[in-house]
Amino acid sequence: MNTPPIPTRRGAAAARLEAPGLAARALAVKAVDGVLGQDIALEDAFEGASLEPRDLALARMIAGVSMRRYGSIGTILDSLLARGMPRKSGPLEAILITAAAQILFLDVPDHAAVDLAVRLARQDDRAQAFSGLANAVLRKVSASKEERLAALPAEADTPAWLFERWRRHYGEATAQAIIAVQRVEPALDLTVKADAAGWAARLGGRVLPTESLRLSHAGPIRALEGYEEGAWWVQDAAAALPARLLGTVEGLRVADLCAAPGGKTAQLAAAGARVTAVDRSEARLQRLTENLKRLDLSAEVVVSDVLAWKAEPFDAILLDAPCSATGTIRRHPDVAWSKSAHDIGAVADLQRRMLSRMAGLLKPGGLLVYCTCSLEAEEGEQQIAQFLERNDRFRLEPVTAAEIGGLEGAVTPEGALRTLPSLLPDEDPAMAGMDGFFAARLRYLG
Ligand SMILES: C[S@@+](CC[C@H](N)C(=O)[O-])C[C@H]1O[C@@H](n2cnc3c(N)ncnc32)[C@H](O)[C@@H]1O
Repeated sequence: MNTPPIPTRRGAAAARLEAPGLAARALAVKAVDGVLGQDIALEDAFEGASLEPRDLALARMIAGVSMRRYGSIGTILDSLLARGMPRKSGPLEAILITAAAQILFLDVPDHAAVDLAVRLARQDDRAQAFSGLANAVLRKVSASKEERLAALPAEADTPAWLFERWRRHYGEATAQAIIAVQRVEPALDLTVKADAAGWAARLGGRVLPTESLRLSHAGPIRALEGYEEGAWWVQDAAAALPARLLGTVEGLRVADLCAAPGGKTAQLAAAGARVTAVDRSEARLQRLTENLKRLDLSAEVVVSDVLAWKAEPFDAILLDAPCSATGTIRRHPDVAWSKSAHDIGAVADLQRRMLSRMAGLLKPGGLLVYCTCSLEAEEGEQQIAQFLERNDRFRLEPVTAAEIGGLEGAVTPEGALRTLPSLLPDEDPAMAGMDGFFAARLRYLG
């Protein structure tokens, strides 16, 4: 792939001399091109980039909105490219998408977005032949943006196969509410070690009924008060619920399976459990270790495949199984465009195999909390119903709304936890919502 290089500090400085904001656009193009062409998660595309903080923030914002509104942007570009996206044009598609994102959705002068996109096209061997086309198309986007946006349906930013699944499973109104939330950049959620109200006052946030702290317009995380001293960690309000379903864990030996980067390990360790955190990714466990160090918490860290791992039985297990992650689309909009229906079957099979090993790792009478950050029933409700059919030595221990801050809408008739992006509504859309999680609490009868 002949994409613009990730700018280094020197490169960034040189690019700024050339044209202000070019380095940020180049990085946004690289990130979007990585998602679309190389299956690289958007978040990972920013690793190793050393732009000035302002440029980095701008690059993230452009790439983020490009993926959040990818369906709308793609439809508009398609209508203007009479012969479709030119083949063998390198990063042209990502250049057009990121520029159109700025024109349509960001407070950036249109002429700057067009000019910088044309410059980036000219700098690339394969895209340069299409710099004139880029200029013409983006000018048309700018000239007719209001009408073009108004003509798009509400579902434009959700892949049809996913929307159809949610409509079938949750009904039209809930599916529409889910996609409405996903179109808005979410607030930052933190889990605090102690004194949520005090930290809310200091950081200018709000304590949610589920005890997470929510901040709008937070800026760079490392610059926030309390980061260095390890007073809190970033964790979506819904992601903070499954670990709590284990109840009082003080002094218990708890296995956190599929643990990295460690949000739930931190919760369990902070609650006094003796935690063994297992993950097969050494790199992700490195992040877990760094996170725990900052938080002054400890856990035994094991690099292993859960499907092969053996250990003395635990008092309790949290299995945060790998999943399609469709519940996290509001925070990771690229997930919507990098998954297919096939992926759901594949991860559901992996989850089934992981669940089948839990009896060998749990003491009789111990609790297992199984969770996924997916909206798909195959990875949640159906997975557990089928597991209980096959395993009469496990019994569902129903979740109550009182355990999760009174969030009645998040408890299923069977007694599992099911959060949806449309829960926790708020007058301010940027302060609304939570990730889509499923969790079930099971007692092992031995
Ligand atoms: C949803 S993430 C876990 C998030 C984590 N529990 C937290 O709260 O921060 C899923 C994790 O599963 C890990 N994983 C995937 N397949 C695995 C396997 N077979 N054995 C162990 N870990 C696995 C991935 O490396 C990834 O870190």
